[in-house]
Amino acid sequence: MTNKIAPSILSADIMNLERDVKMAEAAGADLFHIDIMDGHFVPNMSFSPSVVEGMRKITDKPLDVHLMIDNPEEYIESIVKAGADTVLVHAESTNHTYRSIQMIKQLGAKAGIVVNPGTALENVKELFPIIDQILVMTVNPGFGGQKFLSGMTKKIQRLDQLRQTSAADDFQIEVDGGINDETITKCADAGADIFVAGSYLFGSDDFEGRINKLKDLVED
Ligand SMILES: O=C(CO)[C@@H](O)[C@H](O)COP(=O)(O)O
Repeated sequence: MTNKIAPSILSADIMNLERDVKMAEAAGADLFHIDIMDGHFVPNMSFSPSVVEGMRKITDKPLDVHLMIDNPEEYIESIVKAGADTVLVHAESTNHTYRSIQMIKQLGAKAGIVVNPGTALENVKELFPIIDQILVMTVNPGFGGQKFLSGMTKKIQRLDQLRQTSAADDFQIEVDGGINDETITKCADAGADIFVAGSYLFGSDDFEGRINKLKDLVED
């Protein structure tokens, strides 16, 4: 399995999104992470399905769409139709996680479940056989630029162990929040495969230097 870096466009210059996406692509971004927030599930608002549609027009890289919204079932279809390759639904946002994952897959996209820092892995274990990805939040969701919660490293480790001990489970582990040149190594050592990074990459004048550094640190 090759480790991947996913720039989070939440930290891009929104007035120059196409420029930033092209720059990230040229610098070696493996995929793009798009945060959709509704101001209810998380105390912030961000992109809508039209941004996914716009992104689909300007890049061929996979689009990893993170739904931080209540009632995600109502938006899954429009997100997949807009061009998402992977749709990630929060375990805390619906009583129908299994149905949501099934919906995403029936629409032809990859499906992932997201767990907040306070959510136990046991709550999502039944989904392991049907998901493609599990996103472990390493900050409280809603904002870029927060500090990595160091306690999450053990959670990633336990998840990797669970994955290894269950033959039916073939999903990738993604981490999101506070990823930089120090925290990425901890997550990679713990077993993560996909690393979302926002402010560390877009907050620098040397995007290329930073993405290369992250790639070097998690080369497998
Ligand atoms: O989902 C989120 C925030 O809730 C993220 O995708 C952020 O965009 C990550 O930003 P950094 O912590 O890397 O600055």
